[in-house]
Amino acid sequence: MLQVYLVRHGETQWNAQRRIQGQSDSALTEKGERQAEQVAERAKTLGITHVIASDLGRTRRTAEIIALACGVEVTLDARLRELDMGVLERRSLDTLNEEEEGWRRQLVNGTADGRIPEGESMAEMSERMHAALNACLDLPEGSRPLLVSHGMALGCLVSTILGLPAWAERRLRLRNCSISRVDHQQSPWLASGWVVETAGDISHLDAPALDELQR
Ligand SMILES: O=C(O)[C@H](O)COP(=O)(O)O
Repeated sequence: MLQVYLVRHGETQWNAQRRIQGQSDSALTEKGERQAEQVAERAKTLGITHVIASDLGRTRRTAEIIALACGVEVTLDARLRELDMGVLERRSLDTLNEEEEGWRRQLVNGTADGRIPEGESMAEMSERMHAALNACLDLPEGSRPLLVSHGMALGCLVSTILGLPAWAERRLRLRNCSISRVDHQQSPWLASGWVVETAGDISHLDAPALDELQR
C-alpha cells in the first residue's frame, strides 16, 4: 500500500504578518526554518524515498531541508502550488474592504465557483492537486514520497479525499510544517483508493505553529 506524506511549508514572513501569499512568495522566518528542521528530523524516521515540492520559494526551502535529512533529491511540481489568490495576493488580511473580504469568503464558505478576481477556483486547484498526488502511483514499487505544499492546497486535497466538495467550508486546519498522511489502498471492505491516515500532526514541533491565515 502506497503511503504519501503531506507537509505544509514552514512559517513565512507573510504568514506571520497575515499577508495573503497565494502564488506570490516570502521567505521562511527563523521559526519557519526551525519548524522545517524539526519536520525533517521526523521525516528521517519515515523511510522517505522522494521529496516532491511546489516550486514556490517557501516550499522549495522547506523541501531542501527535509530532503537533506532524508538523503534524497528534491523534485519540483508546480501542480502543488497554493491557490492563485488573484488580485488579493500580497495584500494584508487586515486591510481588505467588505467587497474584497466577500471574495475571500467565497473560497471558504461553500461557493462552488467562488474565486477571487484573476484568481483560481477551489475546484481548479483540487484537480491539479489530485493529479500531483496520483502521479505518485507511477513511482517504483516500495516508494514512500513526501509532498511539500501549502495550507489551502493541502486542506482542499485532504478534504476532497474525505468526500467533501473542493469548495466545502474548510474545517481542517493544517498548520506550518504539520504532517498529514494519505494511503492508496485496494480493499473490499473500506473505500478503495486514497484514504486519510493522519491530518495535521504537529507533535514533532516544539513551538505552536500558525494556521494558514492566522485565523
Ligand atoms: O495565500 C495564503 O496566504 C494561504 O492561504 C497560505 O498559504 P501558505 O500555506 O502557502 O502559507
